[in-house]
Amino acid sequence: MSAAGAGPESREGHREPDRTVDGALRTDTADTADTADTADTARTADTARTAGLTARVTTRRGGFTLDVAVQVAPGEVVAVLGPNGSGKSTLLGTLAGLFDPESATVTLADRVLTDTAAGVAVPVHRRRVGLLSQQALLFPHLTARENVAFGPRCAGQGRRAAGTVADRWLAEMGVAELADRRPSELSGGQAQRVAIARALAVEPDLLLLDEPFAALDVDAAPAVRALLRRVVRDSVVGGQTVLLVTHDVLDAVVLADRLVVLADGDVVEQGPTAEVLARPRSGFAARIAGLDLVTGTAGAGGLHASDGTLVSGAASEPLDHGEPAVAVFAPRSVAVHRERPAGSPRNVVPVRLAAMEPQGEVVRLRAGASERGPAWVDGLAADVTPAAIAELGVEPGDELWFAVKATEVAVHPMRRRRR
Ligand SMILES: Nc1ncnc2c1ncn2[C@@H]1O[C@H](COP(=O)(O)OP(=O)(O)OP(=O)(O)O)[C@@H](O)[C@H]1O
Repeated sequence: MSAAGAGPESREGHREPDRTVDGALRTDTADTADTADTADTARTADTARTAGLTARVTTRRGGFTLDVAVQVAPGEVVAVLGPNGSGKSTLLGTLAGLFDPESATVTLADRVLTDTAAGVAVPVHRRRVGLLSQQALLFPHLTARENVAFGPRCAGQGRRAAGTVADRWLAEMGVAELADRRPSELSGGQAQRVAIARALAVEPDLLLLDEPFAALDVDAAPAVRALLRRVVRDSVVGGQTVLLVTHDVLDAVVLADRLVVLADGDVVEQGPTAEVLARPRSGFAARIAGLDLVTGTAGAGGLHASDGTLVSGAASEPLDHGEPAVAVFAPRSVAVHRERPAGSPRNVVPVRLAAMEPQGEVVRLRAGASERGPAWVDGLAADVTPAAIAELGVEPGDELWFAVKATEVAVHPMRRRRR
């Protein structure tokens, strides 16, 4: 990923990056907070989040042009996916105010942040946009508490009040005991928790997450991931509007209401997460959607699909019965039969073969709904060898059975929509 999170280096089109540490803050003193900041701060969170984000952005970086329109409803989480160099970080950086767009209108809640035609460009620290990047990018000379208190100080809060806010967010992120340490005394995972606390302490109307787990090692990533899931999904900050750049389809499934897929600076696909992954139209979405997904609600023994069918599987984390969830399994773990298989505990559903797609050394059999079974099988994939295809003698339109062992199915919580 690129360094839209405001690295120290000067980059083309960058808006004075040496004065910013993330999308919400800048390194000069809290005295710079002006009356507009104070007025912003005085608004209630409810008022601030009523209208979500509407952005129409054209940004050039070298020979590259990002040209996209994005709308995010209040409280909605949208995952931005796309190949390397497709413009994901450029989009987030433009929304954060780090890059000067060629032409753009960006409206957040009830405020116009950017309107190039009208000459409006609200500065980074006044946008109420939090940007969390791969690297924590904490101020090295400040303690964890001072790092987190910096945003509230910039917004006009006194030292003591800002310190109280910082302590609350550090505790929320499980790092209260590290408040007096400097970044050099923190592990990568600890620093990223402090960075999350710092991004949230300014109570941003929009939270931009640019692959926040990518730089963490395998030991630290799961805990930070779980923490951010809690932040994004379970209303830790309440009704947070989020744009999340990720390469991990499970993050998108678990955290996002909708996906936006970029390629070469354009939006090539967007829609509800489960829909895009079930019926990917872009090559990239098809590749990341290399998993079978069934949406429903968590229940004893697995997932209850929309028609009540139990998809047996194991929960990836504790789930409440009835909470929105998704059952995930790999197409290669799906066995295909002409007759209904008997025996061992497994999930067996009738399908009508919709398509056969060569996928390297296997053939992907794409299911359509059969009159004999549930509609949710539409789009499920089974990867089988050409030899097995020859043995089964299948062709599109055939009535078949897909079977997958319960041990191959993981049930994950699905992003919960707030009302
Ligand atoms: N400072 C810069 N100057 C000129 N071109 C740049 C600069 N930074 C990025 N670009 C170009 O802009 C395009 C989009 O980059 P961007 O970082 O937004 O992509 P991305 O989708 O975030 O990629 P990744 O997944 O690798 O992080 C790329 O073609 C890149 O080469």
